[in-house]
Amino acid sequence: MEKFQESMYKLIVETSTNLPKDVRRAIAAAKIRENAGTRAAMSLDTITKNIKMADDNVSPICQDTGLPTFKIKVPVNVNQIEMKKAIKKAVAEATGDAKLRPNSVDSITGDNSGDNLGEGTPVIKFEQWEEDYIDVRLILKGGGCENKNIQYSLPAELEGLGRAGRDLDGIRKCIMHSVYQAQGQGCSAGFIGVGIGGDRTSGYELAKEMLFRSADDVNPNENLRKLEEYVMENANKLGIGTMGFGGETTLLGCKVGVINRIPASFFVSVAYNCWAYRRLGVKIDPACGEIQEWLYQEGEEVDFEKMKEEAAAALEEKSEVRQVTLEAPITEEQIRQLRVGDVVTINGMMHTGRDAIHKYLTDHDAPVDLNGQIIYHCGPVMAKDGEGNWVVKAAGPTTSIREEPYQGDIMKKFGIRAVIGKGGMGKKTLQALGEHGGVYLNAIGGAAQYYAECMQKVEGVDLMEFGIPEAMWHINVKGFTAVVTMDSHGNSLHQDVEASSLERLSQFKEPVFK
Ligand SMILES: O=C(O)C[C@H](O)C(=O)O
Ligand code: SF4
Repeated sequence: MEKFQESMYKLIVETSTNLPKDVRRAIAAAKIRENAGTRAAMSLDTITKNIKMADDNVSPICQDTGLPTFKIKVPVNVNQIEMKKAIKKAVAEATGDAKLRPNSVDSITGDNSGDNLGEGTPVIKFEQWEEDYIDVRLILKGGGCENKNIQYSLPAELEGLGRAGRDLDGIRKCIMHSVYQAQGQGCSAGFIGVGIGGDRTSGYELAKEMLFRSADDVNPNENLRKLEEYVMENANKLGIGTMGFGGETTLLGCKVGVINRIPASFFVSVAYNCWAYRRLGVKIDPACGEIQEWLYQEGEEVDFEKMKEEAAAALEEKSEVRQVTLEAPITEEQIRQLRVGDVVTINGMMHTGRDAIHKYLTDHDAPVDLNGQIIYHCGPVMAKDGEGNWVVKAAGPTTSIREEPYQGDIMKKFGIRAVIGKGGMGKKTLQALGEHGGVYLNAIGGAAQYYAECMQKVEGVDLMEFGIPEAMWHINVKGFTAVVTMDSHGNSLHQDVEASSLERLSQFKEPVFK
């Protein structure tokens, strides 16, 4: 087993940087469905460009490593203790090489361990089997989509759908609702794994297990196959679309599994995974620990490049989008001219700030003057170059709604004019944008390579005690593009899409599976 650690390192790097072929096929199919020139098509274009860049740079597709989760099947007599040690070393090494973001945080103190090791991280689960090889699967499921997992206890009353009973039709309603409630916040278009039955723990376990199925397999259980097909067809009628911008594709895959329950409980558990569906697997030779075969990689290469050229040509013909360039410091007058739908290109300075920074800024001064400045909700992957300077390795947006309690007040307190993130924000922020003269820009979630390339120079960093993802990075950017989805005139694309998708959800109220 001397090669096992090296094999695990390869598996981690591939999973983080190279999206599997079954996922690529699903994204390519979505691209074909979207009309050229729409926001959904443009977003998918950025997504596919990002996938290609991650391949070329061997860098993380998305900056969020998630909670690395290994599922391993071993023949009898394989030493699991040694394997666990080797996996942990490989995780720490991949983190040191900026292939993973340091993501393991002490839940009480907030201290980041720096190497992705800590209590409960990574997750490593073993099972014995009678085959003669080791099967290792890894999933890197980010926090934004993890936060959109949902568990239903039947019977339940669901918005838009009414009563969901303890039967197949009730399950159908839960699944449709799970897609609706995620909106764009889990970086749609997403994949869902559904677990029917079990208890609260085993139900979620099963839901996550479903994410290890191949995106294009067919469920051998007839009832579940019908359910999966129904959900795929109808969830895509909700109009939530890529990043919640509206559009034809909301869901890229739905896999449902079932286990027994106990009489009193009836859970339907849904694990939501973003488009950056990073999960791979390998077969390992138990004698030497070498990789024998890669999983999920059957089939032809998907040529996103060619599709991109076609989309770009169509866009040039149709584009009616207003393009605006901004450079901080930004004035209130400039902000008031912006409207939902405008595409903004940013040059110059921006400052990252996410959960820890927002909490900190409520009762402290800012480490730099933020008047007229831009805050980017982002926790990047950073590395030092040969001269000891920080370079950005991956830097897509994080889910903004977590900053809802703070955002409006902080914008007013420091004079911040623009906030960039993803998934949109709520009523409190929308009101503050109107009162103060501010704008919310939605960047494409998961497009971590695409945005890292815009980041020309790291000018400095403050509050490093919060750890790399949570520190305040001061970054000079060029050509950073995002869409206005909330403006200073009370308009919010997120509010609109939520309302229209709720209306569409209610079309699915009537029983289907009797
Ligand atoms: O933690 C992050 O960088 C992003 C997170 O996965 C999110 O989707 O909000
Ligand atoms: S930022 Fe989006 S793509 Fe990245 S892990 Fe979070 S939900 Fe997934």
